[in-house]
Amino acid sequence: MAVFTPVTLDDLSQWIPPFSLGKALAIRGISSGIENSNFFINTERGEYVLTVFEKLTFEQLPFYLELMRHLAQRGVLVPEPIANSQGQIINPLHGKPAAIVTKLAGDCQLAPAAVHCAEVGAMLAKMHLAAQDFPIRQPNLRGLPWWRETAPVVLPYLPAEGQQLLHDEMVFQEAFAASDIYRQLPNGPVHADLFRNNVMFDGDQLTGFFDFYFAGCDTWLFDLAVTVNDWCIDLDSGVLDNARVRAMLDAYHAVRPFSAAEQTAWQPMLRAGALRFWLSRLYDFYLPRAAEMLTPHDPSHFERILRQRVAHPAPALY
Ligand SMILES: Nc1ncnc2c1ncn2[C@@H]1O[C@H](COP(=O)(O)OP(=O)(O)O)[C@@H](O)[C@H]1O
Ligand SMILES: N[C@@H](CCOP(=O)(O)O)C(=O)O
Repeated sequence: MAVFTPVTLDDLSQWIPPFSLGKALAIRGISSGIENSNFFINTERGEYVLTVFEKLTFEQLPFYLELMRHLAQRGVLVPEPIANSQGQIINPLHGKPAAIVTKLAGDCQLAPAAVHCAEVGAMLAKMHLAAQDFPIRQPNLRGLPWWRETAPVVLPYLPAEGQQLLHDEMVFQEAFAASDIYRQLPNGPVHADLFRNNVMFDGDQLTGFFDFYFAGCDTWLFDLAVTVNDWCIDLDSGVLDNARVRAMLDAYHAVRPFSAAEQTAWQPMLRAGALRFWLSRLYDFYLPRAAEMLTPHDPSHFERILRQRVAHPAPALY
């Protein structure tokens, strides 16, 4: 898995001239993608990543790709889309939207230590600040309105104790979202899926965030909660590792200090971050889309994380 739309060196050679990247020298499919067809390409100017988008449309893509361009231009480490001679970054290839972005060096860090969590926390804060003046607005499409739609759809598939947890958490999150504290939380464009497999490291040095295709406008704290729930846990139990949590929070706070409202909202937000991925994993598990090409992620992982966050307070923000 998975190159869904094959692109040959000949195809690329004919398509690439308007990008001023010189001649195409080589193209290699990337097997680990699950949504799009991704390729490493070599040109006379260096190595890049070509993505042919399999589901996202020409209308939907500008939010994500323009956000990446906006962030890259402000020094946030993300792949930078390459424009053609007309300034366009989204162009048709084999009838589908496609884009070339810069290649991030290194690999994913799937067993992070505190030092990696600190790098992620600092870059996340930098990203939130840099995205503040991004002019395109799109809500987080996996936010509360989507939870409201999805919870009743997956509920019948759950055993009684799972149904109880999902019901109770939806009630809790509705009240949280309607609270004064929630209204005071700073918000803007967020990544919303900053898991270990969406960040590159060269040794201990972060080289970039990628896979922005769940990005949208939401609270900055939600983004941090999603990130902590993946980077700072023991993967088997979902239990937080306080050293990694502290490293990520302190590094974030040093760049963009937390507010008092965020401190109050932190525990409920960690639950919200767990609920969001429990729901999407339940949906993908019990209602796989026709011709779905991937093995669904295990929903019980996020049920465990949610139970952990309900039962045990996490370290305070600051
Ligand atoms: N800009 C980039 N720089 C370096 N590697 C990348 C870049 N974009 C994608 N990749 C590689 O391609 C793989 C698949 O990308 P991903 O965005 O996760 O695909 P999909 O959206 O299809 O799931 C990543 O795990 C990573 O190894
Ligand atoms: N991070 C999500 C799934 C989103 O897929 P991605 O591989 O594109 O990040 C999860 O773990 O449920």
